[in-house]
Amino acid sequence: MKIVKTRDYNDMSRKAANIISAQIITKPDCVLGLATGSTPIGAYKQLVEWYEKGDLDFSEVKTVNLDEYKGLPRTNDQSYYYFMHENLFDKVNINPENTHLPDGTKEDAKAECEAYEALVESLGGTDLQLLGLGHNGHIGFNEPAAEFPKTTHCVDLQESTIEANKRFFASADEVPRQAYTMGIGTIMQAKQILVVVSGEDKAEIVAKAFFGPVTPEVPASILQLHRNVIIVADEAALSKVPKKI
Ligand SMILES: O=P(O)(O)OC[C@H]1O[C@](O)(CO)[C@@H](O)[C@@H]1O
Repeated sequence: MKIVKTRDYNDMSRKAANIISAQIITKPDCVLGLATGSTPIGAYKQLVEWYEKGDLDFSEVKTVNLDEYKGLPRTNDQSYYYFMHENLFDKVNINPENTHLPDGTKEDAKAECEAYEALVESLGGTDLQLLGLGHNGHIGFNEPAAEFPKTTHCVDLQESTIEANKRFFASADEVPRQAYTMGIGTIMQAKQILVVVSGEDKAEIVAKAFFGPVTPEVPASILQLHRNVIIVADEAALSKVPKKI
């Protein structure tokens, strides 16, 4: 596990974008695993800037997103489909046919999750998986649980996640109660994993997830067992780790 300490959110975003760019430059037809949430927005913005300057080419890049709310149509501005188009896909020369997210409108959870898992596999796996970190240690929508879920599945969102995400909706009642998410096993198969974390409110979970015991009660703790993980975190997010970085 490599930890890169940055001054602040902007510094974190640029450094994360540098790592993603290096992946695209060295393997133009790479498979990027992408994440939503507020943390990666700055990195996407930076990638768009470099694309506009002619430094990046997305024409052969393929993407698979981690998760999607169940029940939200893609036209809903809180769907992760909408988020990805708004923050990245519509602003670069990516082929829309090469971008993939679970389809939250599919009612048959088992069929949709199996199809998504098969799709990730058919692309040959993920080269670089970008991850944000939830306050309860979730990655994707893998919530704290008794065991690590292996493959793409349908989850019931925890109250704390609904609470954290209600800021994006008119009220907590409108936050969907379920989501489709890659499993921990799907995520762990990525060749490289890049975690972005910012802010003092994440300091406690950063210390727990990356320096505490590996346990499904803190889903991100499994990343300690991956061979190629880079955590790009700002000083505030690293303020409670038990050693000097
Ligand atoms: O970056 P944020 O907004 O703190 O979110 C952290 C995590 O929570 C989620 O938004 C889901 O609640 C994930 O998509 C994200 O990785």
